[in-house]
Amino acid sequence: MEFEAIPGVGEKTAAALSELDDAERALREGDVATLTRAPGVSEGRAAAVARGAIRRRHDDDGDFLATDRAREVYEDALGLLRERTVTDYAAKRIATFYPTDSASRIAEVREFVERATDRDPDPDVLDALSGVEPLSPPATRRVRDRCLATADAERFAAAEEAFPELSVEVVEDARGLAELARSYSTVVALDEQFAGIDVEGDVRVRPDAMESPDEIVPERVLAFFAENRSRVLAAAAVHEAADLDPPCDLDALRDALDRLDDDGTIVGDAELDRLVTAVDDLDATVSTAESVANDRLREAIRERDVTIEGTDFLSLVEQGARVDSLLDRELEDEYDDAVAAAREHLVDALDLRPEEADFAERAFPDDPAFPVEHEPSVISRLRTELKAGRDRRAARLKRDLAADLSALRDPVEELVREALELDVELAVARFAADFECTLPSFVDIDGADVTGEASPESHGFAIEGGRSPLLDVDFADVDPVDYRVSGATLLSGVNSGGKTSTLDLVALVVVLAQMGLPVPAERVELERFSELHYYAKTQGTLDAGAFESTLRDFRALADGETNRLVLVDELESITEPGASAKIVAGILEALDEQAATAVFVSHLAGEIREAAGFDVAVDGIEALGLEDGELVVNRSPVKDHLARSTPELIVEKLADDDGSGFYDRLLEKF
Ligand SMILES: Nc1ncnc2c1ncn2[C@@H]1O[C@H](COP(=O)(O)OP(=O)(O)OP(=O)(O)O)[C@@H](O)[C@H]1O
Repeated sequence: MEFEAIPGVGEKTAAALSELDDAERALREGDVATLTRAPGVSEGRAAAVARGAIRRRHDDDGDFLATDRAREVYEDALGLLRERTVTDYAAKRIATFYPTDSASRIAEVREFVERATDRDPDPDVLDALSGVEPLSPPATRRVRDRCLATADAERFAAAEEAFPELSVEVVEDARGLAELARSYSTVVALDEQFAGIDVEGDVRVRPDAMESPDEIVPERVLAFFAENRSRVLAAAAVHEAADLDPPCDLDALRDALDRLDDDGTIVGDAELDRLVTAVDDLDATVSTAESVANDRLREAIRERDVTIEGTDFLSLVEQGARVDSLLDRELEDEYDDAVAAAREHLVDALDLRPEEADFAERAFPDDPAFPVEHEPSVISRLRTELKAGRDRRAARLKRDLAADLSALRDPVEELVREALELDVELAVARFAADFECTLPSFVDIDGADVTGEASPESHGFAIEGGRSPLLDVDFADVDPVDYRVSGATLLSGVNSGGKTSTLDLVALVVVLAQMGLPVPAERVELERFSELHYYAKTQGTLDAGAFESTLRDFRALADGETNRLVLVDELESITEPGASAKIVAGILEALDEQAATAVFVSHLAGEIREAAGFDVAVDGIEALGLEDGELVVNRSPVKDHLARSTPELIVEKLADDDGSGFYDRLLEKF
């Protein structure tokens, strides 16, 4: 794949991506975690690259979010989803959803959403998910008892790359191999030419070594599973809790993992444990066996009266004669018992098998001596025997387990990936459930319908029962808002009536809809907008320079691009009211001419309407009245209605309460 063809991917990132084994799959599936493994690619960058790949696939220019405020709303939408993920992976993966005008991309995500919203966010599943993380490759550990050997320079380089755990040696001939076999327990010859060569030692000829790395270095797959054990087990638990069909037999997987220690060694094999313990305890046990024998013998000697013949006594005194002969004659049975006890201790304590028990026999010889001492050469041979048995068994078990785990390697990747994907799906499912969302219906401007549903609207948006999760009140206390706009419109309304909140709701609904996601409303129909331009309210009057640059921004809005959604909050605050009304009227005219959908919140709706050269629609968020000094508001803008301002409402209330006529006079001025 040509990585540089992905929007936003330069030479450096392309080189980093090409170091990944499965970059293409990761790009296709939006697998941000895998992309993050590319050298020097941060999480944010990985998400951007994944988005770039999606854009390329859908031929999407990626210009949908046209202003800072529009981008903020998108970030807020991501935040709502991210709060509902359990794993870091899903939190990152969420950023691959982005708003677009590409019908195929929207349709793709909507398919995902259909699947996601069928999922049940069971607390047990969420709990199990907390232990799932992307699988990580373990650090390379050197294996020193094995080496690879080849006579071919090219194969040498390939082997060094394929087997970083092993030394690769150059050999010319059988003699070279034999030399290596003296330094390494196992030599794996890579060249066919060595087949049939007779060399002493464990020399294997494996021209196929590169294709079966787990057979040559079983430590690799063992280390991989040891390192990732808890993630794999958590992913298995997720499959069970969520009732997903796993890609492998989970009991067999758990059995295999039970045979593996966290450091990649084999556990749970009684014979191996016996051999390991026997090697470790050999010296201590031999010394205890000697004590057992000597204690017995000492006891026996102490209890006996020994009669020594004169000649013996003489020879004892004169020549330092051996006591052995005395022992032999006087205490033969006791000596035999003591030595038997020593041998028995050795066999019992080390749990020696019959074939090894023979060493015990020889370790404590029958020739009487006091104190009883072991035969070092026999114990040394026993040690060699036990160690060899231990290593043979460990190697065989390693190979067997590595073979079992090697077959589970791909299924386990899938197991973990599916668990992580489930987290993304559950986040969307929970978002949809928490905010009572529905999937919106798209109506293309030419009447073609993205969703396949017929609709009466042909332009703009229509929201019914929209409730923004981003308001500063509890979601349960958010009043549903109905709002429908087609063309360029002014939105008037009392202070704090909810004008800004309405723009936010429209922006959020449109951003989510064009991400392909469900929206927090009972029903939404909308045109597939080409771009979202959302301008937040500026704080106070702008100085001349800032005012000029704002006007330049709006210049771009009149460049002829159709299908835009333009949301502008109180643009009049940028300069003095009289001038503002004229400027807004002019911008609205331009937008009207290019069939944009626009909502301009303004307190100067009346003035703007007068200044505009076309019949600009004015909607109003109406105060139903004042109650205990508090405004009672209908949050849904009323169509074609210039809402009364807050001052007007207050004057009206005063006029009602006061019969002097003063307030009536003021009221007439409105
Ligand atoms: N749909 C709603 N449900 C519940 N409360 C709402 C809703 N919309 C707005 N509010 C409340 O009203 C407050 C004021 O809303 P908002 O700032 O949108 O009003 P505004 O008309 O833009 O005010 P101003 O004219 O002062 O700019 C919000 O902070 C929120 O607490």
